[in-house]
Amino acid sequence: MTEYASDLLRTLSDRGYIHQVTDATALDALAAKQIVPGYIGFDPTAPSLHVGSLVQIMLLRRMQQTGHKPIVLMGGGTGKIGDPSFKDEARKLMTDEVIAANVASIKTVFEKFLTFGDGPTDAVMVDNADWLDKLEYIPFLRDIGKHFSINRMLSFDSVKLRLDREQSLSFLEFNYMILQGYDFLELSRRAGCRLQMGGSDQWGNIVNGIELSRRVDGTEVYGVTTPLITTADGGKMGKTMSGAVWLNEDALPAFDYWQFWRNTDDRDVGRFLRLFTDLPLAEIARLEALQGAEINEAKKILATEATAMCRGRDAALAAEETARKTFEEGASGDALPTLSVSGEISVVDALVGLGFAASKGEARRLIKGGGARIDGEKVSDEAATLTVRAAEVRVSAGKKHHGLLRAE
Ligand SMILES: Nc1ncnc2c1ncn2[C@@H]1O[C@H](COP(=O)(O)OP(=O)(O)OP(=O)(O)O)[C@@H](O)[C@H]1O
Ligand SMILES: N[C@@H](Cc1ccc(O)cc1)C(=O)O
Repeated sequence: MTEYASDLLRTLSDRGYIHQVTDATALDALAAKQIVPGYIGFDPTAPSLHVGSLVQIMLLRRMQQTGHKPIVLMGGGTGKIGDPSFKDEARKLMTDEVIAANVASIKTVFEKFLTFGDGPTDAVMVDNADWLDKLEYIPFLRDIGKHFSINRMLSFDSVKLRLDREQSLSFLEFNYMILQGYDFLELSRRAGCRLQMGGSDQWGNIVNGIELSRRVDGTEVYGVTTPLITTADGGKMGKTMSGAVWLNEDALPAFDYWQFWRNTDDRDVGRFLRLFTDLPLAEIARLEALQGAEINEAKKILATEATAMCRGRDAALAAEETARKTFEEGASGDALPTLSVSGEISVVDALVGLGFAASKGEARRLIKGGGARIDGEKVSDEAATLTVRAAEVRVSAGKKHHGLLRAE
């Protein structure tokens, strides 16, 4: 597909991870020649990362698979500021205790995707609180701050939009870019780090680190960003009507995680198989070409492979079996109640229409009590609506009652 010389860039490009690269030719030559230590930072904004960050975690995995060294950076320091990139308003400040608890909880997921250790391509984990917490204001401004031009900082899209809309951007948040830039410099010094990766929203922060490393140390470092993954219906991946799809087991049961992948839109199956599973590209091309009802087989493979990676194969197979029992054994004999819907319907109306609630009030109570699920995901908003398109939508009331919504 591409003419990259390094396994790293070839793999990233062929599997759909690349949005922008700062100097693809130089990075490709470097990766073809030596082990490249590369990092991605994760701010501890919640006790678990969600599926949106999975693209980034998989990037680190691809680095390791192609013979390079992944560095996972926990944003114990930057989490105290909050990244303003493309955010409409400042994040709520977290206490040190909450940040520490979130870091401890987020950390656990990386062991599922990466091999940690002391070897040359083993993954390592660092926390930027280790150096950011110790910075002294005046020396930092003199040594690092002098290299940043405010004019240039204001030109990055990540903050420009907020300024254009005349929404407030605090001085605290404005410093975020400098601190993330400093992280890259620090990691290039401590760990020989040459590459920073992240979602496309991280471009400004990454470029600042590259320019800083060049100015202060004369080191050439590189950046790669991934596209922001959206689902075929335009939504940002990772968020559903009932909230985020969490990676940690205690935040989302394996069955619901499996079900999230099983509900992938037909148009996303190939792309998601390339990004989120280790299946070979030829096998993915075959699965992607499946049509009609057969595409459901590809979705099950996607669900089981993605779940096996994050939750273990036993949990993935158990989820697959539960889904089969719940939906297929009943559904194939048309034993499940079915409702034909044209376009949008409220969850309340769906529950009543399927006979799971005698009245709208009862349906609302069911939702309030946490008993209503759409495609395996708990609905917490009593006013939630859903759109029924090509794929069937599964509605559940409690553990035992399941029904289907079909497009008219
Ligand atoms: N759909 C996605 N595709 C690719 N990368 C993503 C996606 N969602 C999030 N990310 C990456 O993960 C990082 C954390 O994302 P983000 O800050 O949006 O998550 P969040 O803290 O849950 O915030 P929000 O609730 O506003 O989405 C981002 O820097 C981004 O690069
Ligand atoms: N700013 C990144 C997290 C991050 C933090 C520190 C870094 O050095 C790098 C990245 C985010 O919001 O996702």
